[in-house]
Amino acid sequence: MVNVGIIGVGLVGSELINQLSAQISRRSLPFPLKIVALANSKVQLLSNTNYDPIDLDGWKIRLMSHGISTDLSVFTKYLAKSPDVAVVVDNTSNQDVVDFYPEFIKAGLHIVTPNKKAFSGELGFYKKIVDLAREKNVLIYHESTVGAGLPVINTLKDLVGTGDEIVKIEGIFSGTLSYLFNSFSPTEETVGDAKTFSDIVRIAKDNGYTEPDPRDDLNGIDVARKVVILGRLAGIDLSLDTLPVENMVPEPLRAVASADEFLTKLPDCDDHFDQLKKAAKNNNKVLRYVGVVDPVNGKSSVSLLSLSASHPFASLKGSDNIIAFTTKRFPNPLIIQGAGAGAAVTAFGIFSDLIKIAERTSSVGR
Ligand SMILES: NC(=O)C1=CN([C@@H]2O[C@H](COP(=O)(O)OP(=O)(O)OC[C@H]3O[C@@H](n4cnc5c(N)ncnc54)[C@H](OP(=O)(O)O)[C@@H]3O)[C@@H](O)[C@H]2O)C=CC1
Ligand SMILES: N[C@@H](CC=O)C(=O)O
Ligand code: NA
Repeated sequence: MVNVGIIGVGLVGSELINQLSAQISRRSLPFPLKIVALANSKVQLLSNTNYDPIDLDGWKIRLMSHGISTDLSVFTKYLAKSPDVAVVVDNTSNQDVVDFYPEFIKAGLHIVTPNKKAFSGELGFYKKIVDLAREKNVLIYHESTVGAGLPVINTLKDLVGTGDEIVKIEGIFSGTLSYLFNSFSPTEETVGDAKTFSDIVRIAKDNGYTEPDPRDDLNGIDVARKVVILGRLAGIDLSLDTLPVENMVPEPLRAVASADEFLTKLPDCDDHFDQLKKAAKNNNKVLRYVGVVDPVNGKSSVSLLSLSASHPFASLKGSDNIIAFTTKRFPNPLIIQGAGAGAAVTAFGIFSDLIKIAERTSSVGR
């Protein structure tokens, strides 16, 4: 049995609870898991000392009405006393929660997360948690940090772990930016179908692809984080401070206070994006936002490129990601492609990480 404590029950966290709950009620879980703790930024709900599962019918109301103030020390101590394997799932994008990872690890709690900050933030912190986890025999799985549930991290770890040499990893790593440019700058445009850039950003937000503030997608930082994560797993010490990143948030909107104000003012900048699109179109090209991990030449980067319609990255659909691994064993790249954003596929990646932990700890216990 694995006891799960979930921190962050927003878009992705709620979907994870729905997916877990559905599999539990169908009795279809390949390994037994139960949720024994829930938290958002204000309140947390811990089960009893028997670690009985929290009743997932009406969990939102129960969290709000029976929850106590969120305190990650209390949350950690509770899970650490669990007689079974315990996992913390961090479904936030919050740095304070990330700063707590060393405490989770020291308490013997495994970690699963779609939160990119621990793996793309300060290099010293990243190395510290990797070393600490190794020392304490704790598993940290974060498949959904790149390409949502697509098996990107797992594939890269397997390539590196079996001694393959990474020559280059390149791709479209943002569901939001994939959707924006596939829609705004398509390979074939039907007259009358064209939408403004700002309209498309709103649709991406409504579809749950964007970060809580879409500027965190448009400024390239979200893709940069993914490039840093993959680079570090491939053995190069990339850092957000030094990676060249093209920021697409128009200059006048970088400092506006809120995401709502940004979305209200974005239509003023539609002309700017129209110009970029026209320039590409005049050369028979389309716009695509591409991330590159380049361990061989040291030229990793994140930028908006004009690509010909025949380029494999030009013909993606919807919010799909594409990730191409060129390695010594795969000189013709190994390609992973599919939906790379949205609550369902992100929660799928988290859920599958939880199952891996349940599987890998099932015979050894804690
Ligand atoms: N959407 C997608 O397609 C993808 C998302 N991700 C990642 O998934 C994560 C979650 O995204 P999403 O669900 O959209 O985010 P939301 O903003 O919808 O939810 C965030 C949740 O975290 C809680 N939270 C924030 N700070 C704290 C804190 N200090 N302590 C406890 N709880 C806290 C919030 O609580 P409250 O409501 O009280 O503020 C809320 O429940 C992010 O890291 C995102 O980058 C990764 C891949 C794809
Ligand atoms: N906002 C991100 C969500 C996943 O990481 C994206 O659009 O890819
Ligand atoms: Na993934």
